[in-house]
Amino acid sequence: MSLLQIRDIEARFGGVVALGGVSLDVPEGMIFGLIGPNGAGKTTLINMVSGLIAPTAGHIVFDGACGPWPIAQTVRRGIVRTFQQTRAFLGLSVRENLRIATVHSPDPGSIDELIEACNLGDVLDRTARDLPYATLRHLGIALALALKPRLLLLDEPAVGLTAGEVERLGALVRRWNAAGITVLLVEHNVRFLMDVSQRVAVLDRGRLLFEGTPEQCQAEQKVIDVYLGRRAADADD
Ligand SMILES: Nc1ncnc2c1ncn2[C@@H]1O[C@H](COP(=O)(O)OP(=O)(O)OP(=O)(O)O)[C@@H](O)[C@H]1O
Repeated sequence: MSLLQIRDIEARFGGVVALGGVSLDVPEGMIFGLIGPNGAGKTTLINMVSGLIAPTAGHIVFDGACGPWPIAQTVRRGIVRTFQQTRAFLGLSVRENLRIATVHSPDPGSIDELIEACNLGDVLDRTARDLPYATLRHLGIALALALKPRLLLLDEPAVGLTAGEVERLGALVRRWNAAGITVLLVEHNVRFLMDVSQRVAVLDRGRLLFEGTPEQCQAEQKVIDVYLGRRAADADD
């Protein structure tokens, strides 16, 4: 059985149907990529899996238990997310941020592990607001890892990073995954996503358009038509 099973979830905001009955399975131990054009419903899906908003229909099964649950319960079950804007105490140092995060951790002795997992050893005494952008993003992910996720939801972690920083992020994502964390990754950086993911799902206008391996996805004409072709054209401009 998959670690995460999303069944027929629907999200309506007034007249807007952000998700119109989406089902997906994320097997344990996988890095699973989710792509699609702007407004396809990717963030809404992450918001639902993480308990930030409730689906208007459908359900979420995690580790055999049937949700959805409110956010605190979701975290307790092992589903933790990051945000597009890093959420950290900007006036505090990296060390203080990690200390606060680990107070809420099921394993409070884990600061050294987080420093190592997110390459934060050289910046421990720096104030979060003074960190280079990429390092601040690493801190945001370290704060999520402090909650000991079984499933980590990454919402556009590569936005604003240079090519070298994206490469280093890829190595970190693989390292967390090798340590046993299942990852659901939403990302517009297609090269990065295809490189780290073992399976990819494509959403378009609130519906599942395609699911398969990165190779199958990149060869699929309907995915090229609605998304990959446009991304490539934008990159050429
Ligand atoms: N709180 C809300 N109220 C009204 N409409 C919303 C709300 N949240 C999302 N939507 C709408 O739902 C649709 C899906 O939005 P969502 O942010 O999930 O897309 P996305 O695939 O994450 O897009 P992007 O790649 O631009 O981040 C959009 O039409 C959006 O305007």
